[in-house]
Amino acid sequence: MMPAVSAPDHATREALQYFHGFANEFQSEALAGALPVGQNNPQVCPYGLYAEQLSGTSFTSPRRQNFRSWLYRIRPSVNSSRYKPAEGIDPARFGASADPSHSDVTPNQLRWQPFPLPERPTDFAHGLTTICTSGCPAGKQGYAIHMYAASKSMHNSSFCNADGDFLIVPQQGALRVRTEFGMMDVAPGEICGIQCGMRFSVALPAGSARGYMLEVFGSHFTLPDLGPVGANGLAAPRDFQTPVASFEDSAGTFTVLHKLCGRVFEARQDFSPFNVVAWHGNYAPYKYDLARFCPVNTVAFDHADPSIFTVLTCPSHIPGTATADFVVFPPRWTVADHTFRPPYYHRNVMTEFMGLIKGTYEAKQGGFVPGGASLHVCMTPHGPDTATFESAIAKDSSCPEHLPRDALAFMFEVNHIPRVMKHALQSTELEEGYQDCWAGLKSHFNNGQRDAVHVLEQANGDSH
Ligand SMILES: O=C(O)Cc1cc(O)ccc1O
Ligand SMILES: [Fe+2]
Repeated sequence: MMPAVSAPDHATREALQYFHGFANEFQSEALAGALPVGQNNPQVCPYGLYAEQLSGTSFTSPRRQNFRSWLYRIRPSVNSSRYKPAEGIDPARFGASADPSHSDVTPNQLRWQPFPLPERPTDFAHGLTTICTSGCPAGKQGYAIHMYAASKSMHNSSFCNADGDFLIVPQQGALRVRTEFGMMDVAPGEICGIQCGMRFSVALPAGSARGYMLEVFGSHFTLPDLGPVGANGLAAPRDFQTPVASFEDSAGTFTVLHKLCGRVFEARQDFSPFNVVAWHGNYAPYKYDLARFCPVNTVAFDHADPSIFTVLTCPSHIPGTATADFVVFPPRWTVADHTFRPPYYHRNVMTEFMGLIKGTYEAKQGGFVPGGASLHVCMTPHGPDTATFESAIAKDSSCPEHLPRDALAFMFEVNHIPRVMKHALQSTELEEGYQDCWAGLKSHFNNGQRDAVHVLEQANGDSH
């Protein structure tokens, strides 16, 4: 059945085409011959198009980290009214502005139940809510973690983030994402990267949508190095998909929303921002199906660190420390011998925001539900709830077990300590009794028995 949509132009359901590959040099023409040959800015471009460069790194970045694309468009992006603060977007809810009065720090374990879909018709851009943030977009360091909940398609409007890259993780309802580079269909179970400066618009083929969004300031997501794992495994570059050029030559009033230093501005223009007839370059949006992720894990004993499940990483200046990692917990076999198989208890230097796309998560038997979220900041203790612990120590650890195939959890693992938005701390979705999930973790310490083993070891001359 054709879903009801409000923007037929970018919400029709024809199968879209994509390039395959991560951060490749691509070139795409919606009209044959629209790309200049052998140069970027001829005196007059084919079809009378305007040439516009979009850079994602400084001009002089080393070649391997240098990202830019050339866009050939019907009218250049300069033609708009002057920007003013966007209407209907509350800086206390979205934007992660530097204003500390909107947020606070807390060492408490936090968990939210799913945020409801909006009661009033709300599009993606107006349905964004920031949960926590750290660092500073002006200083191009740090990140923000947002959620979105939308009930109508964006119509004649676009959003652009001058602060950094967005990684969108749909949880409910597919998105049709129109960008200056072309269109992508992104369903729950897939992710979508839209980098700094790229204008995009989101239509909702299912009529509503909800999900998570990680924003990194001043830096880009890349594939993690694989070290001794070898040349293959985890996310394969060829499974990333980038849209092909498609344009609309429409007149009318278009709103261009623009986020700068955490504040959202808007301007009007009398032509579609999605007027790019051809483009080439290595700075382009992408999507990826998380079902393609090929995990590696222990095959003997012990629980490996979750870094083995890194899909994309945004490196910081500190070697080996990411500003943010996107980590997925895919369906898989657990096979470790004489091992406590769920996540170990831990206090980590990195901060962990977790979300659930579907199903259940291995460390929690209840309370952590699809569309919900948890936040354990730097050094805040956490781990399996009491029920998970009790059942894990009683299991036969010589039997392989398959974690539920219809489950998908993920983590935004971040370095800077976040401030949590006050609205999120005060929301009814915040679970008051979250800590109770660890109530009843009683002492299993058996002093007498341990002493007996120790004495035996000593008698046998065992010195450890
Ligand atoms: O806290 C969590 O559930 C995430 C997590 C998973 C895991 O397998 C090991 C460590 C860790 O932080
Ligand atoms: Fe953790």
